[in-house]
Amino acid sequence: MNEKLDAISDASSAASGHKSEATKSPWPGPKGMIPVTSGQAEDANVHNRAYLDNILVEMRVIDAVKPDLTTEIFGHKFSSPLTLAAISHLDKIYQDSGRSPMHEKTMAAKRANILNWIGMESDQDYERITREAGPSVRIVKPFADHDRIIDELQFAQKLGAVAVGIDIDHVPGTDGNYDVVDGIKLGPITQEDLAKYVASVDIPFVAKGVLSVFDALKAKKAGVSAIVVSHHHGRLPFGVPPLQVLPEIIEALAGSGIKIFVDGSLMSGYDAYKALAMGADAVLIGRGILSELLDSGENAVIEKIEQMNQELSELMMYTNVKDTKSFDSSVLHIQ
Ligand SMILES: Cc1cc2nc3c(=O)[nH]c(=O)nc-3n(C[C@H](O)[C@H](O)[C@H](O)COP(=O)(O)O)c2cc1C
Repeated sequence: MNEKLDAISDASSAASGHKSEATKSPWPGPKGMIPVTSGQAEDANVHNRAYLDNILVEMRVIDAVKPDLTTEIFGHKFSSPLTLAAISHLDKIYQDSGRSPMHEKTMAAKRANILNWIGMESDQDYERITREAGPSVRIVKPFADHDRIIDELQFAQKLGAVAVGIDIDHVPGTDGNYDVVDGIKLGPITQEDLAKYVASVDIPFVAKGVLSVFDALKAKKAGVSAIVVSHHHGRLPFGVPPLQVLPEIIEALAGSGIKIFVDGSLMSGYDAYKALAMGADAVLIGRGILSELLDSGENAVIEKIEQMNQELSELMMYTNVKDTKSFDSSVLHIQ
């Protein structure tokens, strides 16, 4: 089992890419599973957790009622603002057992009626996922081969993707060069490139991996419909917690109509609440469902999402938030 988990670790080039041994892991799941935090100061996941835990919530319970979690994203109605993050390489883990965690994740999202994000998969696999569960968001890697990017974006559009995008935060590797994933070279993305990709499709385009006002404004100029504020589970050494830069990015994009999603160590509905209260339109959950997915599969993911929805609902009720359009950041106290 551990050997298999190491395979995923290598394949995702991996995790934060940091090679230090996992010494202390706040993440559940089997030891050796990536991307656990190294616990070292340069590991951005450590700072995510610390930042999240220092956001406290005041109570506004008079007149509060049980909230409605229904959320509209890109014109589609979902049961919750929780979405399942892109997690590639999943099937490498159980390739000999007949299990397909990618299929299980896909079916869990469908049954829970939450948005599913799909990352680095072949077009054939993406087609199969779409056939099984309907539309999702397709995130294409920043390949050095720009024609390949456009081909994958347009193929996803043809299959009816909810939106497409690029994880722009996956350009650098850990050797100070452009990253290489599964033997495929990645490369730089200029603002001009981004504008070209946006123009190559007629559906919403997402820049995934924005962690500054600087990039948010460039993405806006390129014409994106949405961004994900993220550092891709700590790819960036000493990365600032996405929630710490979220408010200034929201302010910089105010009035643009650009949807703002966020991820990064959101392990509970309470964590998700804090991101939503800050003003995110929806949140991506990656490692928060990973051990449930790998250990037990589809039903366990649905149960974890239900638990997170309950926690979200609990904090919404305590703070008088009646639906997902009514969050108010003034309930938050950052220590
Ligand atoms: C094993 C693994 C594979 C991932 N693959 C992709 C990918 O192909 N494309 C992508 O945009 N993000 C990918 N991600 C990043 C997640 O979508 C997400 O941004 C990140 O894990 C942060 O969320 P979390 O802290 O909830 O895990 C991957 C994450 C993991 C753990």
